[in-house]
Amino acid sequence: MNENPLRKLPDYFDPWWKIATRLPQLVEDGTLRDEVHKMPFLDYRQLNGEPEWRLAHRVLGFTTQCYVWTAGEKHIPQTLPKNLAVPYWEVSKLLGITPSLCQLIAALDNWVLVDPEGPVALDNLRTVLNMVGGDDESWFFMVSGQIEMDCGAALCGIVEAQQAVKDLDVNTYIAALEKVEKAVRKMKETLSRMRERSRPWMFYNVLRPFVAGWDSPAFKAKGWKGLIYEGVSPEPLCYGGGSAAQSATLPCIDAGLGILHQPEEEKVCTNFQSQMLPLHRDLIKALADGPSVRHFATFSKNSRALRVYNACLQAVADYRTFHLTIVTQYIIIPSRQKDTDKKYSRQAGLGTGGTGFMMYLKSLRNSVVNAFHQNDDGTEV
Ligand code: HEM
Repeated sequence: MNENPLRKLPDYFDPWWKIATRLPQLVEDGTLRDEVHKMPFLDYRQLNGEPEWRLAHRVLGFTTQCYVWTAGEKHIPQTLPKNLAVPYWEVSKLLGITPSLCQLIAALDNWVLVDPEGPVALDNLRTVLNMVGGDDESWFFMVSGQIEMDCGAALCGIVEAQQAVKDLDVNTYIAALEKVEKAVRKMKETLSRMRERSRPWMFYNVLRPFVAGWDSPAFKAKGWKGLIYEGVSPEPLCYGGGSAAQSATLPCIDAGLGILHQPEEEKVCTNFQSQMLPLHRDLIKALADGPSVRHFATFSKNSRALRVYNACLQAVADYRTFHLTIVTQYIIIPSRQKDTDKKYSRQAGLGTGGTGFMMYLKSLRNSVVNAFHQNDDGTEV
């Protein structure tokens, strides 16, 4: 989570802000596209530094998603008007990410405390900008945010474990990996809270269609290769939608624990990284290039070290297995229900990031299971 996200753009950008903060209402009454067409062409160069670029990306990103999907998949536009497209493109370039919804800017920056005196914790967080509005949307993004916070302890543990490998310090290695295991277990516990306030039907039928990208079947059905960003490129540009797969959390844990995926899945993961902030991409790479925590589990010839390394793998496998359960409850089951909103039916079989997701997610989980070390005599630890 961004500890101190900017809450407001300078007054000059009020025309953007006034639309972005009313998106659910404008979508509901069908006036959003008219409002966007009336919006002045603002000079993005009036934005000053990364906090303002990030907030601008969020404002323009949420507005773009709603602009595209507001009238259902049959009525998507071929072109994003230049008063949205050009600043979105330019700000994205400044940030080093794509001009498309990046769930982690949406989730990591998009929070405010319910009780300003209370803690920065899931029960006291709500979203600032919303696409469709309501508690279901807010809870969905804030659960992602809390998982990011939970993951912080795992990342510290991995860095400490890498240092311990360098120092050949087995006790510190064990203590560090115990932290990693505990943090990943906490991430799973938080993910299980998704069901408290974000309902599968609402997610599938109401929120999910709005986070889809231009690689969605709705674009393919029209024979379009993407969305034309007016004033940027005459050719359509194709970007995936928002997905928590753009989170650096699990890629960092995989990299730190030395978990390798199949080439096909690795390609998809790398693609998701283009929608991460460059600093997050750098962190994944630094952890992958660091001292090998995986190798040390056997090299140290210490059964406790081996056990704790395997316990971390077990926690990651359990997390991914549970995530698959959530995906089944929130996408697979609602996609089979009769009352599913046909306005957006084409997106049923795909992840919002556009992947054929069940095979992909199962393969990622299986790579963790296959990474388990055994004792020297081949027995399970
Ligand atoms: C209703 C809840 C959720 C659903 C339906 C869901 C669905 C999906 C889908 C379909 C994918 C495949 C990639 C794509 O095409 O988008 C995915 C990947 C992923 N999701 Fe979720 N997700 C949910 C919640 C979360 C949350 C709260 C997190 C935590 C930040 C998360 C983390 C991930 C990660 C890291 C991946 C990449 C695959 C991996 O490393 O295992 N998801 N999710």
